[in-house]
Amino acid sequence: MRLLVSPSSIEEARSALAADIIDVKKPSEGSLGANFPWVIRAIKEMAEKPVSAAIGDFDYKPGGAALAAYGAACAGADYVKVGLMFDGKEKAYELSKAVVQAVKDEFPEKIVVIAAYSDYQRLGTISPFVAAEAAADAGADVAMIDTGKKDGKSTFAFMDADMLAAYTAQNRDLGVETALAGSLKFEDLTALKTIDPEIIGVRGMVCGGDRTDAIRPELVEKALAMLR
Ligand SMILES: O=C[C@H](O)COP(=O)(O)O
Repeated sequence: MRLLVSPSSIEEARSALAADIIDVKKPSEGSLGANFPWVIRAIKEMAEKPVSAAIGDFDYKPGGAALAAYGAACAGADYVKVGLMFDGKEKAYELSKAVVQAVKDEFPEKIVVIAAYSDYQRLGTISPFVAAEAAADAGADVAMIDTGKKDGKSTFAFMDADMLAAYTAQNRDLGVETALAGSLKFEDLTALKTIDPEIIGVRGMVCGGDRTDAIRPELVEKALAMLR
């Protein structure tokens, strides 16, 4: 299982360098808020690790998402991650396909991550199960779950361990990897190891519980040790 940690700045990325994947985002612009291309580029130059970049919690705007995805890939992101902040499988497929084409036409080795939200019912957005099917059909590599609204409620508040295991199994059948995130806590790691997604994504956990605080390198090490 790879640990993805989400710093919000170049400075903070230094505290996350032990993680398996450094995920560049701008939490003040949303759950999957996009940071600036120069921040992605600087973190890519500093990290000897794969770098992921969130490009936003997108409404159904395939053109905007494709261009943002291309920008993130050009800035050096190895993983390009988009959130589907709308409902509808056909629309999810169209946007995912546009993002895949935007990234892979020029960078076939780069990884496209399509994220849906565990709290999709309160948001009125697409179910992660349906989004993963659309992502796989579109040629994406990873289907992800995160919380869309960052109010401290964890993904486990909306989807229990059995649902997350079913999601992971479904994705394996579809041929995409699974990434799970959303206010995960150290005490969730035992359950997550049983669920066995390929990636878990964290921020608040390694900030000491409050995602508006700074990432603490010793907590990144602690999470890695618990996952090994
Ligand atoms: O991609 C992962 C997210 O940044 C998770 O953030 P969080 O653990 O604070 O919900």
